[in-house]
Amino acid sequence: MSEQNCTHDCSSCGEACPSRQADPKDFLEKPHEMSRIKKVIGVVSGKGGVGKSLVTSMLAVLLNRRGYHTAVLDADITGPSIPKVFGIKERAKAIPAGMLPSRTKTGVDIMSINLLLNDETEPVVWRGPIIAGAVKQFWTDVIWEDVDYMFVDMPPGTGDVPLTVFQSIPLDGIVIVTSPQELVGMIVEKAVNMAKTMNIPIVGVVENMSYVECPDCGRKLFVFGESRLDEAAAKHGLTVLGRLPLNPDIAKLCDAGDIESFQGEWLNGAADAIEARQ
Ligand SMILES: Nc1ncnc2c1ncn2[C@@H]1O[C@H](COP(=O)(O)OP(=O)(O)OP(=O)(O)O)[C@@H](O)[C@H]1O
Repeated sequence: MSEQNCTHDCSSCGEACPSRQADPKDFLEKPHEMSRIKKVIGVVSGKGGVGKSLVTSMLAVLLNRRGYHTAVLDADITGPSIPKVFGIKERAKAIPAGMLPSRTKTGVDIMSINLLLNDETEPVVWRGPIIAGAVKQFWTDVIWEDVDYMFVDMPPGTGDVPLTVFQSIPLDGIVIVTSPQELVGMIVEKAVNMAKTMNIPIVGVVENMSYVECPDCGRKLFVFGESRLDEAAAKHGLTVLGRLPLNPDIAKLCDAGDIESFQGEWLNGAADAIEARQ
């Protein structure tokens, strides 16, 4: 087809013309040949520190409690907190065929840059392409055995690194994590646009640090003001999957590396929605 007659619908045309748009799926990497992974859910946030790793960990724990073999691929290379909240200290192992994830007390498989560094306090000061390369290797070089649900703790934001991760790993859905201090409308919109570009369905949104519950009377205090999440979710037709309180017991469990012991029903709706996806 000559450029003059171009319909700009590359899906029905095989020409390698200059205006041809790359299909985002063209960049997908193949997992290790010994890996078996059924579903991959990405957990994203607009910025760091909103509790993305916490939500990722809790979802992996909840689905694991429901009898599924779950895994966490920690793609947050510059702020890797997954091994810490699960209390994993020992290094990841390598065999001739590839790398093996570490297994937590209750059987969740984990791979994180912190399991490869000699000193976990060593900062990772790599540039974007190296970071994205490391994440790709967690997908291509790690042997993920019989995983029902893999949760990918994505690098925060919607910049170059998360975009590359989006393009390399075939995500079946994403969960967006927000907090009431953020410009929620903008964050949700950015994540929605990124997911649309990549053609990945959004499972829904989780709000972290939504409220504080008074330990005496149980009243919910909205310390950051009333949430604007419902409005933003409705605008984009998204489901609000759950709200997590700012809770000192949760913080203690994270610090003690014992997130697998958490009790609370806050994310059951999110786990239901993930389990219900075909
Ligand atoms: N709802 C909560 N209640 C109590 N503490 C919380 C809550 N959410 C997060 N925290 C605390 O904040 C810490 C940081 O959260 P987390 O690592 O999940 O954020 P993040 O968005 O993944 O950050 P980063 O992008 O920097 O990795 C947790 O280890 C935990 O101690």
